[in-house]
Amino acid sequence: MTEQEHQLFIKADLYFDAATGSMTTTADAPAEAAQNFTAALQSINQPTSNWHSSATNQASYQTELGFKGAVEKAIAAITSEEMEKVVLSRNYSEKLPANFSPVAAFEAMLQAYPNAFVSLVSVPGVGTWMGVSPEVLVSINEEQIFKTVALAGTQPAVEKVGDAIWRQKEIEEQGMVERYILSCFKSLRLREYTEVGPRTVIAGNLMHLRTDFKVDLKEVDFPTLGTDMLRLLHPTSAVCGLPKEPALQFILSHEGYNRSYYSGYLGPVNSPAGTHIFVNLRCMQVRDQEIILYAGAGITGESNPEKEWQETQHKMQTMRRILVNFE
Ligand SMILES: C=C(O[C@H]1C=CC=C(C(=O)O)[C@@H]1O)C(=O)O
Repeated sequence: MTEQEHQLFIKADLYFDAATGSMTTTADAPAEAAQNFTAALQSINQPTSNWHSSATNQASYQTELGFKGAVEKAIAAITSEEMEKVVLSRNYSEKLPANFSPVAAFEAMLQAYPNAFVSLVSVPGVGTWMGVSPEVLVSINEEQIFKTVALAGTQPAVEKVGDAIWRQKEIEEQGMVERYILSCFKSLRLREYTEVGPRTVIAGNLMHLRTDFKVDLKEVDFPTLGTDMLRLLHPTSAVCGLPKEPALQFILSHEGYNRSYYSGYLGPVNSPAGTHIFVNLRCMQVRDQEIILYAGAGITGESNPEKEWQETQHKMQTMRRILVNFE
């Protein structure tokens, strides 16, 4: 992330619920906001040029050789006990399809990935990002149930999740994420939580191992739990590593490109449906002439550079499946 890519808080002066079709506006919302929004919703095939592009002209890229080289170095660092796990990522640029429409792509994402957090964010001077995240970072619903997950381990989806077989490497990788969440609860002296899993979950074309953690805030008096956990969890061991600090330093020195908003977090805060913050995974950046896809893979001592490369290819398929609609 560079200085231009700072944290953004977008005020919901216009709130539209697609399920019910209801729209609410704040008292200070510009008069024409609702009208413009409705018009934009209808012009589904608007060209991309109407969408915001990043102020940073030069995107940086990671090559196959660069990625695999970084994985080799990570395995060596893990073997010499400098850290237990690190998540290395890369990006890939594709030509923007001529007929690409962010709104049509958003609709295609909703259809294709009904269980994911589907997002389209376009901000002046910042750019346009789209994604289908499977990873809840922090969520508090209308019933005051706090949720977070330990998500890790990846393989192509099989027809029946019950048939999934996981290797020791993935089980350990996910166990590390789980242990980290438990250590966060411990540091907050929180003992009243439920933990279910790990279970196999489907995320588009992939499967992961996931443990769900819940805290009932009606029973536990902990008004700052959401903000405390956000501070402790980000960047999670599903996108950074363990221990956090050496993994982060390793990423900064060896990853070789700028993650920008990939692996950050996004989602509604204090909305009528609560707060639902997700990790920005399985995402892409829409630029004037190109689409940049992003994906990472958790590296442990058991990793193999070729397999980790393949894993990032599979993760990029999530967004590529949407892009083929425009080719
Ligand atoms: C870092 C990514 O996925 C994370 C989430 C689930 C499984 C992961 C894994 O198996 O490595 C990653 O930790 C990504 O999609 O770019």
